Amino acid sequence: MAKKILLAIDQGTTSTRSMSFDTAGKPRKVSRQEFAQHYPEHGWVEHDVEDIWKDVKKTLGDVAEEDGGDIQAIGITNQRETVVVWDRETGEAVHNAIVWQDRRTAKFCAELKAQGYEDEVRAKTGLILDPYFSGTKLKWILDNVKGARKRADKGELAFGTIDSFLLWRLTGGKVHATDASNASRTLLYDIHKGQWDADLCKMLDIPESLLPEVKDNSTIFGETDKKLLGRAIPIGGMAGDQQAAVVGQACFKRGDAKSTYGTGCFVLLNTGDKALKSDNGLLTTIAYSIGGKTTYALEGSIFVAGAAVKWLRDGLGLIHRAADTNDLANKLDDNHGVYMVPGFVGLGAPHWDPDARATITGLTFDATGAHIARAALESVAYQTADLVDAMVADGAKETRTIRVDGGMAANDWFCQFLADMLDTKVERPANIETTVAGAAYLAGLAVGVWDKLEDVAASWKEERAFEPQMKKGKREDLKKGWLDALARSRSKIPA
Ligand SMILES: Nc1ncnc2c1ncn2[C@@H]1O[C@H](COP(=O)(O)OP(=O)(O)O)[C@@H](O)[C@H]1O
Ligand SMILES: O=P(O)(O)OC[C@H](O)CO
Repeated sequence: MAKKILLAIDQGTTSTRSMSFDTAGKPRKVSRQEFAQHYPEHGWVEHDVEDIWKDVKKTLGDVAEEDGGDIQAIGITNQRETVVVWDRETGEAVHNAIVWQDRRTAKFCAELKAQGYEDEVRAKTGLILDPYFSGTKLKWILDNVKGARKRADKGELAFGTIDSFLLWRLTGGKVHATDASNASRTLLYDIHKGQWDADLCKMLDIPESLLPEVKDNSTIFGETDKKLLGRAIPIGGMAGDQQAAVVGQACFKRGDAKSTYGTGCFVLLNTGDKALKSDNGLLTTIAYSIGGKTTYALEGSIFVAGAAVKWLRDGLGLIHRAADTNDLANKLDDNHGVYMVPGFVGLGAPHWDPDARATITGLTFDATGAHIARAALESVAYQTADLVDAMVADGAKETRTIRVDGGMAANDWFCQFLADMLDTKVERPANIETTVAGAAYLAGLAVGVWDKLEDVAASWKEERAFEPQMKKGKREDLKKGWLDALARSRSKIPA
């Protein structure tokens, strides 16, 4: 008899992967596809949703076939905030997906701020008025795609983040739903009441008929169309990728923290049933909602982490592979005063400066490619340290250790430097693909493979821990250099 397995899809910013897991939570097979990024104008970032759908079908089919197990359920996790609007009749998108990194609504966000909406937005959604989040992107589509607003008013269109769009396609157009973690990134969802907010919809001129139903993260969302995998399979879990990583890293207790290093970097600290308000530029977000009980997190979001390394490879041609940065950084005994601030799409938390730009400072004639590579890796650690400092300033005392994952966490030099900058133990799990694992766990929970999330925690295993080794004085000197470089990248010199 075929072994029972779970499948999960991780639809990320630069790649889509599907993975199978056994019922002890152990990974089995994986299939991955990179897809095209579109930059139609300065600061704009789009995805062709048909590329995404094609890759989801391919990777899912590959894994199901290669694994050959008996699929119990499917989980979905996704790049968050990215907006899709599609026709309910044909399932076709009316525009490319507008990606979370896209800055086209920066001016509109500034106008809303000037009109005094920031406090209400913050209080209800835990977010701030930044183009990062879905709401203003959704409004842009309605205002700029010919006929879209009229069709939306007539109820012909549907909005969703990528999870929701994939659910629609996987169920053959039968289910229009999302989960609480993805809803909490839209600017339209009241995270305390657990419902779409009519005033926020009014602020952004969004008809509520466009919005998906919001469900818990672990529940039967629907069944796949038989045509896809030969039979209908329940879709049992959905979560934004950073929240799925919280689950995959087994950060179930208050004070547990994880940091994921993919395209961007996202630090989430579990704050239990308390939605802690940040006074230091962090976001309050839903970590997961299970059995009607919501767990919150404080989040620090950095827009560029691994993407800076990708730029070294694709933009500068300085390295062949992302992993080369490890040896380049190791070659130097020090950064020799060279810093990079990777503000390629502005700066996220805790600065929220959409007009900041990337800078490299401290260059002299003896600087080499190794200095630039090291500066890119260092910059991600300094930014993480800024976020953790903000969490501590917000009253989060319990950041005992931090669990890392994502593509860049494979870099040993980076992980050690991170431990040194945070002055905290950094734990790397044996399965670095925690995001997709989190989605599989949520799906397994919904169909009774596990009784409770904590059962899954048993499958979390440490691969390596990095202990801080740097002296305090050295750390402080490096951070001072970073703060100086940071000030130079800002759109306005901070007061
Ligand atoms: N060994 C490495 N050292 C540094 N960066 C790396 C390494 N391996 C991958 N990366 C970076 O990590 C990112 C890929 O991570 P991944 O988790 O797949 O991202 P995403 O889900 O955002 O597409 C890329 O931006 C890449 O440059
Ligand atoms: O695709 P990732 O892994 O870079 O994650 C993107 C985030 O969800 C954006 O908020």
